Amino acid sequence: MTGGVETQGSQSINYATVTWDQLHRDARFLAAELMRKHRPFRGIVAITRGGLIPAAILGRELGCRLIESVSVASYAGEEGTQQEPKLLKAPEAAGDGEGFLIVDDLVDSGVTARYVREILPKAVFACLYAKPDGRPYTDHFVTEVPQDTWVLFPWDMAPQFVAPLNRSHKA
Ligand SMILES: O=P(O)(O)OC[C@H]1O[C@H](OP(=O)(O)OP(=O)(O)O)[C@H](O)[C@@H]1O
Ligand SMILES: Nc1nc2[nH]cnc2c(=O)[nH]1
Ligand SMILES: [Mg+2]
Repeated sequence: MTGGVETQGSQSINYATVTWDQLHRDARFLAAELMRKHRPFRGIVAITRGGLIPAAILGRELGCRLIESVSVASYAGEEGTQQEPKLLKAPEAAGDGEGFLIVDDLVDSGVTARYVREILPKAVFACLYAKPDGRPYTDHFVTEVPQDTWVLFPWDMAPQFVAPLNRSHKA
């Protein structure tokens, strides 16, 4: 994970950049921990969309072919601040979650994780990255990220031309 700061006007935003390689390594690290600590899972529930690629990697490593999905949309409440999750697709194959692993890319406020855990109370929850507010809602994670940092996933980015230093500075 590589840190960075972007300045927009007077505001600066902290970023943590994750490459495909790093994401793959982190997912394999998570798989090893899950194998050590749990019996084989009956299936995986990916929280779409961010959990889909981590779930595919974990499914391969854990030998798990049954991949269910749950789709949750968070939208602003009437006050404009409160985020209320809305279920767009239920994880029907997972019952109450017994024997299942829920997978997401990260927990931030923890709202999504808490909501999905209520639907699947017996499942284990794992994600790659966790911010402090979300940590209590995940059983496993790989790397902690500061609350004020925005994680940029490989699917959020594209390689692009960057001007050499001697051409990007005006005298
Ligand atoms: O802990 P929280 O504050 O709920 O945030 C974490 C969630 O936010 C992101 O998903 P998002 O809702 O942006 O949708 P996406 O996965 O489809 O991109 C991320 O993939 C997690 O699912
Ligand atoms: N890509 C991305 N999505 C998020 N959703 C909630 N927090 C984050 C974050 O840090 N990065
Ligand atoms: Mg998501």
